[in-house]
Amino acid sequence: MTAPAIETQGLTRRFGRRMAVDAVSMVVPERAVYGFLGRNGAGKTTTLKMLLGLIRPDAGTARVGGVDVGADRMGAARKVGALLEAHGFYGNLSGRENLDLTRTLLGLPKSEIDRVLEVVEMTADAGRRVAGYSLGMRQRLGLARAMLGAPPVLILDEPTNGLDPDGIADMRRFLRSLPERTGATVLLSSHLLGEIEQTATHVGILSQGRLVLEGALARLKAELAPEIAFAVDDAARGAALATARGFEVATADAGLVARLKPGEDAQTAAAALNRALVEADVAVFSIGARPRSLEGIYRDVSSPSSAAQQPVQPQPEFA
Ligand SMILES: Nc1ncnc2c1ncn2[C@@H]1O[C@H](COP(=O)(O)OP(=O)(O)OP(=O)(O)O)[C@@H](O)[C@H]1O
Repeated sequence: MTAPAIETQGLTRRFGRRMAVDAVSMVVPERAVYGFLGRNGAGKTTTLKMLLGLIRPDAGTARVGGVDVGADRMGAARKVGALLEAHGFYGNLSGRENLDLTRTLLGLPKSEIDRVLEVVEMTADAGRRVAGYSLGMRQRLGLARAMLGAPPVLILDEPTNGLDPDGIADMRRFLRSLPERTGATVLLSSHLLGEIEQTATHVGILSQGRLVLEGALARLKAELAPEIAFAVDDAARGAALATARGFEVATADAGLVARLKPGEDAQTAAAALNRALVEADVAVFSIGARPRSLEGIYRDVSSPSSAAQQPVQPQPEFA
């Protein structure tokens, strides 16, 4: 097995008394598009900055492209291209001239500029002044700059921020195809679940500085066991009965929700639980099976109140 593109262990950073990143151990496999999800303020940017060696962790380690960021900051920086919020382009220079500044700094051949412009499909506009670029074009130019020198890892902070729907769709398509086209691994942060669901192969969810869920998206989805909602007259007693039968149960105003184990047959489970409830004199008004969505899980694990007692465990294994 090859080394992960990015791996952190116990990565931690405080700002004063605020714990911004709390013992994060994440694994981004090679050639993944890893969606780093979390609400505003969850600690995504701080984590990315530590991966890039822009700020130091208080504790823990990070490896990028196999290089320890703390021990060899410059070596790690050579493995990664980044797109952070501020682009810092010169508006009065063309896209090509802006790229040339970075190319010179990195000591790369001129041909690199044509290569990255082609990857982001900006060749035709490269001679125009950046001041006249749309936000989407600036984002693409930012990506092109991140790709100069063909680093094996790309770190992109909210790459669709501020784009219009067409721009967002373009960017998603582009990011999805990147590992295949360039061999790169992509780590992208977002606070939008839909975005990650449509783009990423892997996902890591950060809540209040903690990594509360991680895994291959296809596997996480396959493992999302369905739930059965029962409307009953006595939710507390119904829940106790269901718990005694080994179900993971939540109570709601109108009844209870039993979560099935992966692979368990929903109809058989619903029938068995219904029989048990009725035999115990709990009136059942309705039964409804419903699939669990990634959105539901995201809500469960990323809401501040549930972060401490969320029922879904982190899943460190990858498909
Ligand atoms: N330089 C700083 N000084 C003090 N507090 C900071 C600093 N940078 C970040 N924080 C705090 O650390 C926490 C995590 O911030 P961070 O920017 O990493 O979150 P985020 O998930 O990237 O959110 P957003 O999507 O809003 O950028 C927040 O509470 C933020 O206020």
